[in-house]
Amino acid sequence: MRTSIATVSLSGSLTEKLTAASRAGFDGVEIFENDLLTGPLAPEEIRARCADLGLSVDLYQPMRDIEAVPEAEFARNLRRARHKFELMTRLGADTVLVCSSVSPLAEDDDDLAAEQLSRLAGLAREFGVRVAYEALAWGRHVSTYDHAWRIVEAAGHPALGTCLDSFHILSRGCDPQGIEDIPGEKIFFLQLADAPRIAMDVLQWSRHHRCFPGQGGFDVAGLVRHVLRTGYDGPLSLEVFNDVFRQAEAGPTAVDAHRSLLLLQEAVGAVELPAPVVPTGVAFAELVTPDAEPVTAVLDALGFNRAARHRGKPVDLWQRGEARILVNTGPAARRDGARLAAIGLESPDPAGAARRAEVLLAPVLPRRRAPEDTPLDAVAAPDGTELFFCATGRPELPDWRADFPDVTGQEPAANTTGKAIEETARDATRIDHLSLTQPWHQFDEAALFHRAVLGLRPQESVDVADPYGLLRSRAVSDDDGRVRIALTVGAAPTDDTAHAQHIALATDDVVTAARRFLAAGGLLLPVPVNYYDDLAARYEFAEGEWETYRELGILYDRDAGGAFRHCYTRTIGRVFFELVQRDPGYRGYGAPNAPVRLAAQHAGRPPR
Ligand SMILES: O=C(O)c1ccc(O)c(O)c1
Ligand SMILES: [Mg+2]
Repeated sequence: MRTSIATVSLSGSLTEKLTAASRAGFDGVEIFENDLLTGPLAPEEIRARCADLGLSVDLYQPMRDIEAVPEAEFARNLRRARHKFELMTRLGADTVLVCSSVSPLAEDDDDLAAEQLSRLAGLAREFGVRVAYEALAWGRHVSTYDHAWRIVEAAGHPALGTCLDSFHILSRGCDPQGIEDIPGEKIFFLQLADAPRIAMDVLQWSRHHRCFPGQGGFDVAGLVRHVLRTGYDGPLSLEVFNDVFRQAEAGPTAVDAHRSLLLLQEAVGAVELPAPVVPTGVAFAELVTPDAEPVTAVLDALGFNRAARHRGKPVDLWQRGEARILVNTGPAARRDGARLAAIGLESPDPAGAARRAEVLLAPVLPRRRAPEDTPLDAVAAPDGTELFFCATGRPELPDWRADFPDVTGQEPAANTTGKAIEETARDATRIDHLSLTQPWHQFDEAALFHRAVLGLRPQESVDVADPYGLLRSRAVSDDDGRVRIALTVGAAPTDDTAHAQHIALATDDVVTAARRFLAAGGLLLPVPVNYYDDLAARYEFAEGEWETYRELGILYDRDAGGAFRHCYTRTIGRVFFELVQRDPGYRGYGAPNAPVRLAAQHAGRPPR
């Protein structure tokens, strides 16, 4: 299907918006009047620009407060309309959106509304323009799509149809089933937006919190299925008023937007994409650091061994049990310290996973960085994290381990790699989860990306109090908990405590692991005694258990499925490690303890 986006959904000048829409793969745009009025380009120039960019001008909008008004007022409205229709001819736009009136002059009179809209459509037709009448959820007398359609039907004018907008329909809880009663050729336009389910005034909700389909709580795909059953064959057009997108760079927003429409089309069966390939484990996490020592000192104290070194690059493989961490001191290292730059995901079908990611607009990374490298499928996530699709120890496929001869000098032949990993697997350590901080404007995109591209399931988003702001966190995971990624975003873009990433290592016995780490010279994040006093009031512990947690700085949480015990190392650059002991049924990530952890991290930060 054709895809379109309203210019109001993107930031910047009209030229920037059009360029971003075209680059992201949209076929057309809705031009918002404001974007035309405030810019230097004449309508003919905008038309030419769109044509050059391969964009059609699918809609011009909005016209407001037109219908069901006293005759003298309506005469003025027609004068205004004539001017707009002339402008639309110059712009090359053949459909105008008229939203239901919010004017105090409007009367609650459907016959009058129909009669005046019919006259408006008559004038529009002289200019080759069609009028699409949309019910605003807060319209004065017309606020539902079925009411708008009754008026359009009564008017019976060929140049008058309706515009459906998923936000106005779903925000009011209207049943979209009734859409199927509208003939497809009378649906002149379809606008799509999702929104988080928040209780607030519908106008404010619409103007500030719309998001792209799949990023909120509405069943937008369900609505589109009803629309397609009518035979509607116009574009799927995104109209998203959103405070974040108004500020964020237009290019990435447009990509996020187009990805959401691809997924929507997949969901309704309008397009077939390569099937999702859900990862089955974490092969490795890669830290890039200007200075290996502080990282390797912590890994060493955590019981990791330097197992292998990359043949051609300054990258070491550190391993403990099934947890594998690459420490890269190569040219990608930045002065601001260690960061989590890449994740290896075990994939049942690495090439298939990369194909889906590419179709869903993820940048594909070179399969080889150097001629002698093993070719690996990899893409970049929206935050820049490189995702490698791995087939560790599967002789029929390229194996990332092949580039890492053991430190003993022995080349791991593809078919012995599996065995090497099996031997160390007796030690129960593995990566429980990875926490990735997202750019402030890409949080919703990140959740949709990980769901759509990797087939991971997002959990509810949680808000966490940080002493200097509010942090949002949303985990995505596979159904078996073999791959868990916590996506977080801090309020203050400059605050590096809230922006540190971490690697959580699963252990069967966090007390022993913490003691070993301390004995090996490691430092754990100190936790205030107040926390433990409160913990003792909240839960009952076995004899001595609580005292041990307090002594070591171990945090504790519990849900219906079991307990979670965890502690943290000090932060190195932009990363830290967490040791976690997770009961099999526990689903969370210790979120109730996150404010304690953040406060301690702030307190322990070296003064600037
Ligand atoms: O918020 C508004 O006024 C507005 C304008 C035009 C639309 O298509 C819409 O859905 C909302
Ligand atoms: Mg709309």
